Amino acid sequence: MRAIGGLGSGSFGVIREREGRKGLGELGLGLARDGANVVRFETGGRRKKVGKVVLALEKGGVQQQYVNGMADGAPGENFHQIATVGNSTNIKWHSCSVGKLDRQVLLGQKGCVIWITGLSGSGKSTLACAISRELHSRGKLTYVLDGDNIRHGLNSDLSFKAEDRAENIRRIGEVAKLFADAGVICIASLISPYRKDRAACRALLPEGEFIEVFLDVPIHVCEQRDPKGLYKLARAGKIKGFTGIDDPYEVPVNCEIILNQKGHETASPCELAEKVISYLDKEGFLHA
Ligand SMILES: Nc1ncnc2c1ncn2[C@@H]1O[C@H](COP(=O)(O)OS(=O)(=O)O)[C@@H](OP(=O)(O)O)[C@H]1O
Ligand SMILES: Nc1ncnc2c1ncn2[C@@H]1O[C@H](COP(=O)(O)OP(=O)(O)O)[C@@H](O)[C@H]1O
Repeated sequence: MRAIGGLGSGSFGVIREREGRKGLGELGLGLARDGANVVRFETGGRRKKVGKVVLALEKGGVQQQYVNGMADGAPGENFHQIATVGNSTNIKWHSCSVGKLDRQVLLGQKGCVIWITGLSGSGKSTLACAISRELHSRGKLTYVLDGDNIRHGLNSDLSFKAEDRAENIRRIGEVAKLFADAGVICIASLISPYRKDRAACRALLPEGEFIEVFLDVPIHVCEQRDPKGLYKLARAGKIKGFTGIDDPYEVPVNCEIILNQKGHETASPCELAEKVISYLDKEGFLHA
């Protein structure tokens, strides 16, 4: 029996064998592979079948892919089931024999989402591009999803009221998840002011693959920079609901990386990018 890590409540996940280590199952936690089935360990050591292994890749004997039979965490036995997800009725997941692991091996990296949050003017776009540039020079494939840019197309129907910001973030979270599944290091840079919206995006990804980076720059510094003149307009009452002025920004708790402004000292975008890249390296994202 093999223990499984990195599974969300969605219908697709990755099995990580824990060779030579005590498996999750033995610890009485989580999911494990049992032959062709995926089982959940319940109290008292009981096992409940929750899905099937659909693709057993033996790439160095390390990882395999799995489709489970659960919709939104509800128990189900058969992943061939016709499902209803939101307003989409009578749909069925179709899996492909080329999977995330194949793409990661091809690219020599692991897909993930670097989620940069902070006030307007804190340097999110600059940092995203600096990370992308440096990783590109190291032969790593990245893609930047910038809030401002996505609002020029996919999200041009959305305003800045709270529910539209939530939808903006939800869509970008879903797109970022697809990029990560493609094996790409996806860098999302958007204000994303609400904790619950950021948490919802985190929940879309397997454990560890959502890396929240808080660009902690005080508002007076952002306001001094004001490269687009938006703070000036907001202070003059010409933009309503501007983040940090008359709209909230909820500071992250338990994010992976905090990049602070130390007094009047500002680290350069390259220095900040290097901190994020060191984290990726340490966590193994720069190798398949
Ligand atoms: N009311 C209001 N509040 C905040 N920002 C505003 C607003 N109106 C326009 N802008 C411009 O839109 C950019 C933020 O878009 P995001 O998609 O990142 O915002 S959010 O995540 O949905 O909150 C933001 O870009 P950045 O400065 O790059 O953060 C602004 O240029
Ligand atoms: N690390 C930094 N140090 C000093 N200035 C910076 C830094 N990062 C960005 N800037 C400057 O701050 C302003 C806002 O940067 P930007 O990346 O557009 O922020 P955001 O995307 O968060 O609105 C720009 O004028 C940019 O040149």
